[in-house]
Amino acid sequence: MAAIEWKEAGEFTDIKYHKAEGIAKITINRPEVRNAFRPLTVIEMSRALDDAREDTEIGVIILTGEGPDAFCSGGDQKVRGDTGYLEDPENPQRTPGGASVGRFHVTDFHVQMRRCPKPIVAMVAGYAIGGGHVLHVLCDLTIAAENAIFGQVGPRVGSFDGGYGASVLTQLVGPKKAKEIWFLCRRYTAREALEMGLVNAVVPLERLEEETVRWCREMLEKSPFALRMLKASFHAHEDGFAGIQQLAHDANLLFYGTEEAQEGRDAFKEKRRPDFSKFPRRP
Ligand SMILES: CC(C)(COP(=O)(O)OP(=O)(O)OC[C@H]1O[C@@H](n2cnc3c(N)ncnc32)[C@H](O)[C@@H]1OP(=O)(O)O)[C@@H](O)C(=O)NCCC(=O)NCCSC(=O)CCC(=O)c1ccccc1C(=O)O
Repeated sequence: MAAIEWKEAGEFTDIKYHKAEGIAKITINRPEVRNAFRPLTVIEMSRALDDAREDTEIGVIILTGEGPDAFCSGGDQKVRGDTGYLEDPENPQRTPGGASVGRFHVTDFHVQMRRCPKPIVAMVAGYAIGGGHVLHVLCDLTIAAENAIFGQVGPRVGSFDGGYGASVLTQLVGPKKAKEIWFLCRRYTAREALEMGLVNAVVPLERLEEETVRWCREMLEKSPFALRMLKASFHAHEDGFAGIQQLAHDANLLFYGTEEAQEGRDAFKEKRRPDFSKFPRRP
């Protein structure tokens, strides 16, 4: 299989962003802290994901971490304030992108990943721990290297993610296992993760990118709208009104392409009564 030739797709501080062959790759680039995310990291991931969504050449997105040691170790505990992630007025460089009142930047990013109509694939080498584990859980697929280690640590460091971090994990591995993962804060190998349905494939570290790209290329051969509708369908029930809204608006997008919908628009523009009589009242 031909190696992929990534091209840089923007300048960032905490992430790297590349594109090639219809694939966008977002790499958390803080290996010195096992790719922990600070506010700026999340802001930049969000910008890149938005770009990948808007780019009509892009069909699949890879989320990964720099280096072999970690996908992501979660929120940066060294810039965590007492009320969320804050600006440090005495040292603004310490928390670039931090808020002046405490907040969690990752909340909106989780929703953005969930609503992104293109498949997101986690490419995991090393640790996917804490909020880093939640990021891979939120990806649509996960390809893991043999050295990958998975786990939640919230109750050990005074944190918890009762949002998608609990609900989507439960969907993946079942409620008993999800509670075990959160309550005991154990670590799981890539093989154990595969057995519990937490990842899609495990490959040797040196083949991780090749295998991930192979999965992406396979998806790129498929109908983009069908993939979009499937992602929305998988989430419709779990995401409540927001999930139904995504699916319903996508249905409306298709409806706009029909003569029936166009008759309503054209009648308004032509200042006449719409004539829907020729359209079937489907049984
Ligand atoms: C990941 C480890 C298991 C890796 O262990 P090891 O390979 O032995 O490396 P270390 O020597 O421990 O680490 C190297 C270096 O990196 C620093 N580092 C590692 N992780 C972090 C981190 N998360 N934050 C800051 N710094 C980190 C480490 O200190 C070392 O630097 P030195 O200068 O040499 O000291 C291990 O490192 C580990 O266990 N890391 C901590 C994992 C952790 O506690 N993560 C945070 C969990 S809580 C969380 O992620 C919440 C985030 C979130 O999604 C969320 C959800 C809902 C609401 C709010 C939030 C929110 O954002 O807070």
